[in-house]
Amino acid sequence: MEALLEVKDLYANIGQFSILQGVSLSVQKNAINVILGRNGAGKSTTLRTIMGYVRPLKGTIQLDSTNLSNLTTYQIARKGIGYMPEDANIFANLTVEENLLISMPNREARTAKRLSDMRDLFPDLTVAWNRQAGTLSGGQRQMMALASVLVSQPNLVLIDEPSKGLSPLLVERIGDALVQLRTETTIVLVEQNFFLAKRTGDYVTVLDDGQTVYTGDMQALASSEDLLQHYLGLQLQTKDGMGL
Ligand SMILES: Nc1ncnc2c1ncn2[C@@H]1O[C@H](COP(=O)(O)OP(=O)(O)OP(=O)(O)O)[C@@H](O)[C@H]1O
Repeated sequence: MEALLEVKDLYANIGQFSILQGVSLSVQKNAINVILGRNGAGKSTTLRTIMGYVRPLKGTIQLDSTNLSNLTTYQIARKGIGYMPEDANIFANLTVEENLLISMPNREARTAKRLSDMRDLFPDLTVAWNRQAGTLSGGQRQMMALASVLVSQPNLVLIDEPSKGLSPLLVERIGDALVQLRTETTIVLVEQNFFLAKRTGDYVTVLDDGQTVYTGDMQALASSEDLLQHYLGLQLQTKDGMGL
């Protein structure tokens, strides 16, 4: 196993509140590294801290040999890290294609190939390719937001709840895309939908109350009634499709 990103004992405040109080995360290369945890556990804040939107008080964030903790968000993105936040911003009056082109400021020979790769990865986007993004369905919008991050070919991509608000069929399609991406990039996936997390995840980190409380193989967690109950409050017989 080879870690691309190593987060160690991260602490961070938002305003006067201590939000992260000991988050550690070892992100394995060419794998889907899932972060699970109840509402408010600190999952989104962990991604925002890795991206430099929240300054850590303590701890290290190491990408290969570079310490990211003192870099600006722009510098972190330039290291090849893509980020899809919850409720990602889109340019509502531009078409899908124009939204993706904005994410590729340096036009080059491979631009057309990258756009067609995104159409292959998200067939649901192809039908809406020339429509204004403001007219897309929730699922198409999520896919476009994800494609906007992936089109610039990040080495590492942080994805915050891509399944949020989507029907089971669209969650399946997002899962298909994630599984295909595993060979090309490294993924950190924050997910509340346990079914999607279990289907796609190779490794899992569970956060609770701003701390890492479990880390291991996804299948080991998903197949253990005791671990699921203890760390996530899930019952094995009812867990598929459940939110946390
Ligand atoms: N801007 C903010 N001001 C004050 N508290 C905040 C702010 N952002 C987040 N928090 C608090 O920090 C804690 C962690 O939030 P975070 O969004 O990281 O959790 P999460 O695990 O991603 O939860 P969810 O699954 O509900 O999105 C929560 O208690 C939240 O209320």
